[in-house]
Amino acid sequence: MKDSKLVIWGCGGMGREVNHLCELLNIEVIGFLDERSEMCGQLIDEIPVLGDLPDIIHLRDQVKVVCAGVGSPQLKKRLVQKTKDFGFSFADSLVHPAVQLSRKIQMGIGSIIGAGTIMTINVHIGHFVIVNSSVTLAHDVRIFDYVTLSPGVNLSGNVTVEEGVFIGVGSAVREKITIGPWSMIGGGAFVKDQVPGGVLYAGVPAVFKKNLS
Ligand SMILES: CC(=O)SCCNC(=O)CCNC(=O)[C@H](O)C(C)(C)COP(=O)(O)OP(=O)(O)OC[C@H]1O[C@@H](n2cnc3c(N)ncnc32)[C@H](O)[C@@H]1OP(=O)(O)O
Repeated sequence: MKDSKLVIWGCGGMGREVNHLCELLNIEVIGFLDERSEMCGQLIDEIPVLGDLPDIIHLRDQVKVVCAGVGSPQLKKRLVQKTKDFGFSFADSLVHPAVQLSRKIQMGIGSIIGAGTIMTINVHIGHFVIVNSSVTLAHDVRIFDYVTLSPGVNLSGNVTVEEGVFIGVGSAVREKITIGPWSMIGGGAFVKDQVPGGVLYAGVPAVFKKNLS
């Protein structure tokens, strides 16, 4: 299925940005997927909303699916499972041409790397990760599956971001910090302490705000 056409889960801001990235990369997108039946048939940025996976089952062997067209880590994970269950293939990771990558980067499938992002040495990116625009990932950063990093996030050396974490716009994390699975960091935070799983931390310095369940 080399040179497959793509369909993108989600036709909101993130999905539309992924479509724009595909245009830059000269990859053909034939439609958006959206579970809301009222969206089916609409044109968004001149691309049709094709509906849900059962609506395009006849295209299963002709298209690959981008699941990171939605920003919510929880929703991404659910859509990945659904895409697998329906027997579709996943799109490769998409990297904006204006990204600086060292040779020592490992990246899983289905991730999106936005414009102006800089990744230095020995950075690991998992599957279905979103690294939005103008993010910096310093040496030895590890990002697990389904993570979403919003625009302008800065991660210092040896930071680990575990599965399903969301980090809000413009946040910074100091070196050697681990952010536990499915936690959320509010926009504009400075994270100086270890963050456990399943919590919201926010502010400067970032402090515990609430449990997420
Ligand atoms: C291209 C794009 O557009 S990408 C999109 C990028 N978007 C973002 O980065 C959005 C970031 N979002 C935020 O920061 C939001 O505030 C969220 C998601 C963290 C809010 O989450 P919610 O679950 O609604 O939190 P809620 O509103 O209940 O706030 C809980 C507490 O945290 C505080 N809080 C929430 N966000 C922040 C923040 N960013 N900084 C400081 N404090 C915050 C609230 O004031 C509240 O404090 P209190 O209990 O003392 O009153």
